[in-house]
Amino acid sequence: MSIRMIFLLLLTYRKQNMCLRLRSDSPLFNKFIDGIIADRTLNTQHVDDLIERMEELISKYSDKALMAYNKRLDNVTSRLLRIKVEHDVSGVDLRALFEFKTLYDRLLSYHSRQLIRDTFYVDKEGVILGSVWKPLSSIGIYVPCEETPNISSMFMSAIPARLAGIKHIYVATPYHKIKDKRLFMACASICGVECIYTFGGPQAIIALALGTETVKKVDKITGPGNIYITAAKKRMFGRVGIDGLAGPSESVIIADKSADTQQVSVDLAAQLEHDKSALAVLITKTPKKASAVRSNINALMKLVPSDSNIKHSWSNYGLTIVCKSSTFLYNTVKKISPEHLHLNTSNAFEMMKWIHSAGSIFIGRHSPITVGDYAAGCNHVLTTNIIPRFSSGLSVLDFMTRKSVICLPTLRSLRSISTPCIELALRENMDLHALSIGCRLHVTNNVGH
Ligand SMILES: NC(=O)c1ccc[n+]([C@@H]2O[C@H](COP(=O)([O-])OP(=O)(O)OC[C@H]3O[C@@H](n4cnc5c(N)ncnc54)[C@H](O)[C@@H]3O)[C@@H](O)[C@H]2O)c1
Ligand SMILES: [Zn+2]
Repeated sequence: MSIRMIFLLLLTYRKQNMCLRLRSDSPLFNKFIDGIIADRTLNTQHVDDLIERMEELISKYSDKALMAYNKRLDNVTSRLLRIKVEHDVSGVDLRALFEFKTLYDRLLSYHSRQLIRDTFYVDKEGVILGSVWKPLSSIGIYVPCEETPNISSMFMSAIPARLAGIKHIYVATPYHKIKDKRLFMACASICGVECIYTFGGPQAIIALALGTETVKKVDKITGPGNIYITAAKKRMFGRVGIDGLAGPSESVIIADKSADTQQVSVDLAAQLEHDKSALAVLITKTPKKASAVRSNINALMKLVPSDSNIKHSWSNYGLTIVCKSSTFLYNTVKKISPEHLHLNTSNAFEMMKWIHSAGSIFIGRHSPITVGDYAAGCNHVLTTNIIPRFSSGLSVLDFMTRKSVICLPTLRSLRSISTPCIELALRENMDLHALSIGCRLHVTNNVGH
C-alpha cells in the first residue's frame, strides 16, 4: 500500500473523530507509523513559504513589517514592541509567585549539575591541551502561548542560561494573551530577563535572528513553539544559534497490566491539550487495556468543545498500539523516538535499559509526564519529530560554547609532534602548512627549548 493510501486511510479515521488503533502484527503496521510521522513532518510547504516571505519583508521593512504581521496573525495593533522588565511585586499573586520560585529552585538544582569545568592536561610530549567553556553573550527566549503564555517555558530557558553566565536575556511572547501581566513581569524579573518583546509567532523568531529597529539581534534563540515557530527556527539556523526543533508535543505511554487505566487515559488525554497536532500514543501488550483507554478518552471527547486542541489531536494523532512482544514494543518506541516517554509498568527501570531514543523518560506510575512539564526540575524544552534519536533537550551547555586550547610551550614539544604534522600536510598537498612547522624546527634562538 502506498503512503498516499495510508494518508487516505488516516483521513477516514479523522473524519470519524476516532483515534487510530494498530496491532504490531498487522502487515501495514510499519507503513502506518511511517505515515503518521511523515504527516507531522513533511506537510509543511505552505508554512515554509510563509516564513520565507516573512523573512524577506522583515529584512526590508523592519519594525513596520513586524507590526503588519502582528496585526495579520494576532490581530494586535499596538505599536509598543518592547517593554523593559522592572522588579515590582506589588499587586502580584504571591501564592503563584511562590510556586514559580519553587520551579526556579528545582530547575537551578537540576541544571547546576550540568555545569562543566574547564579542563587542561599536559601530555607526554609536553603539549598542553584544554577545553574552556564560555557563555554566549545574548539569547532570545521564545515563550509560547497556548491559552496564555507558558511562564514555565521562560524559566526552562532562563535558568540554565543564567547558570551558564549569559548577561543579556530577552523574551518574546504574544504579550496580549497574558492574563496576569504583573505575575509574568515578576517572573521575568526573577529570571533575569532584560526586556520583553510584546509579540510572538514566527515573526518574533525572525526579528530576534536578524535584528530590527527595536529588536536586538541575539546569539541564540531557545524555547518551544508550534509548527510556525519551529519552521522559522529551522530557517534562521546558521544566522543565529538554535537550541533545537522543539515543535508540537509528543507523548508515548507504555502501560502494562499493573497500570491504572483511568490514570493512563487522563495522562494520554492531558498531553493532547498542547496543540492540535500533539501526538499521544499508548503502547501495551494487553488489548483490553488499549480498548479501555480508547473508550475512556472517546467518552471524554463528548464533553470537550468541538474546536478544542484535544479533539483535533485525538483524531489526528491519537494512537493505541498493541504489541505482541517486547522486541516489537522497543522497536516501535525507536521508530517514534518521542519527546516524552512514560513507562507506566512494574519493571520500568529494567525497561529503561532498552530505550535509546526519547527526550525525557518518566519512570513508574507516580511520575506522569505533567510533572516534567512543570516542576520536576528537568527541562521541558525537548526536541520532537524523531530528533530525540540524535539530539537532547535543552541544558546549560546549550548556552555556552567550548573552545579548544592548544599550547606547545617549548620547541621540544613542537619537535615531538612535527613529523606527523608535516607528513600529513604534504600528503594533502598543503606545502605551506608543512613549511609553517618546518621553518620553526631549525631556529636556534627561540625562547624556550
Ligand atoms: N517540544 C517542547 O519542548 C514543547 C514544550 C512546550 C510547548 N510545546 C509546544 O508549543 C506549542 C505552543 O503552541 P501555540 O500555538 O499555543 O503557541 P505559539 O506561541 O507557539 O504560537 C502562537 C503564534 O503562532 C502564530 N500563528 C498561529 N497561526 C498562524 C498561521 N496560520 N500562520 C502564521 N503564524 C501563525 C501566531 O503569531 C500566534 O501568536 C505547542 O505546539 C506545544 O506542543 C512544545
Ligand atoms: Zn504536557
